[in-house]
Amino acid sequence: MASVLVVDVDPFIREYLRNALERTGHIVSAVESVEAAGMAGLTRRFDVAFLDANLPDGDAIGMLGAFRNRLDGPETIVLSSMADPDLAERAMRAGAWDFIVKPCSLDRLTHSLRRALMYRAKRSEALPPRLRNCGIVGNSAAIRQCLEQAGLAAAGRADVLITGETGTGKDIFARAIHQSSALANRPFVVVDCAALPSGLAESILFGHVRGAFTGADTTRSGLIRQADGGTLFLDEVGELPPEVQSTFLRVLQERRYRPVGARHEEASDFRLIAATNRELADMTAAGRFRSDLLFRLNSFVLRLPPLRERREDIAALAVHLLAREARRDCCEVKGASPEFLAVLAAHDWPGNVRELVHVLRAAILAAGGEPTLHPQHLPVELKVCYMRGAMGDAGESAQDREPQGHVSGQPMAWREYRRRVLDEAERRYMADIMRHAGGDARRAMELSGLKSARFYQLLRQHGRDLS
Ligand SMILES: Nc1ncnc2c1ncn2[C@@H]1O[C@H](COP(=O)(O)OP(=O)(O)OP(=O)(O)O)[C@@H](O)[C@H]1O
Repeated sequence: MASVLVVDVDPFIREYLRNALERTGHIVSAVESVEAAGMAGLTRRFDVAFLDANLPDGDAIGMLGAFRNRLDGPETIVLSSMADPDLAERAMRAGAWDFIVKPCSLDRLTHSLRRALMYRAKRSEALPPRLRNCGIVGNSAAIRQCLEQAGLAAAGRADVLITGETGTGKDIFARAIHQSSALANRPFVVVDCAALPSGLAESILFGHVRGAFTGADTTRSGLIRQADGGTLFLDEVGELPPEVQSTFLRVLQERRYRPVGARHEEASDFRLIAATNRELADMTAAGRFRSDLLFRLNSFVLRLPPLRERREDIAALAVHLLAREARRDCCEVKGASPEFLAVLAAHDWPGNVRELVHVLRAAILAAGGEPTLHPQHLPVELKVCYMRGAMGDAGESAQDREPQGHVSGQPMAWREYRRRVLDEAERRYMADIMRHAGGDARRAMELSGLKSARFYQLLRQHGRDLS
């Protein structure tokens, strides 16, 4: 069973194909225009599209190119009422699976559909490609999923939109996709849209010819030209000045642009990776970002999770970043004590990995010649946050905390009951001992009489919910 999109201006063909394909078990959506097909493609994923070559509201073959650009875009079978060899050639060059002249038999259509589905099934059996060594650290399920998606993006040529809060790694992921792609040896051109001066944005992007405006003493090429054959990385795309958004949309569609003051257009065959920490849909609703540009950018979206949603990555990131900082400063790598890592793990990191980098740099400076970092090298707010978490809700009565011997009135197995009681006792003990030691983990360990490995294991295990 496949998901099939039929795009045809003729209502008879739409209904005929829908009925015939639904009878053979496929799920069919039938629409009449380029615009409706675009909307359908936003909300659903299709395996195969039957596409009328002569749609009333736009270039069907151009849309075929956009389909192919999508990572999981459908295989496309073009239907034409004319046996036009030029049109057939354009369609095949744009990536069509087949070109069929109407009217034709149902057998001809279903045969082509079967072949396209067989090809698609084989293609999806291929293992997902991996990113080349790219310095991205993390083993949480969330980051592994991002790496897998980025690997897929690197294997194709689809335009990519990377979203995520500030400091989540949009830049490092964009570079990793480029470096793992077939364009790795070609330019990677960064445009910081937030830093484009509004009067000069077009000239910086598209270049200008001599005399185009006051001060244009020489002809200058723009960043779009520099990206020809490589990747254009549009950072903070939500900040793209409104007057440039519509021009840029055309550039994306045609991969052609006109330098300021020039008579003729020039071509630039770049792959676009855009990034944003803004909610572009909200900006579109508020009229600050063009909806058609958002639609064009939305073809393959990589969403990077905030650090607080993948705390298990914090220790590995800290160790990696300490080594990176040491390499950068040509000095010895500092170690991190378990308490230091526990404090890092308790923080919410609104600035994400970038904030972690800054905090580690400051800690390295604060530690001076000491080879190991401890909580005293961290900013006081982080320690306070950790202690608050560790002390928890002091007002809660011991009774409230009594381990439950029943779940919803049902008796539980002895083993499970024992595990819960022990777990609760450990947690309470750790909270008490830390309180007595005034939050000083080393002092708490001495008071407890536990060996350090066991003490820090308990601290790690219960550190976040010592309440
Ligand atoms: N998963 C990761 N592994 C290793 N380093 C990372 C990771 N994620 C981010 N970093 C590092 O954190 C810092 C910030 O990352 P980056 O610049 O890619 O974030 P960003 O999302 O583009 O930030 P902004 O929105 O502020 O531009 C960089 O030093 C980067 O190398």
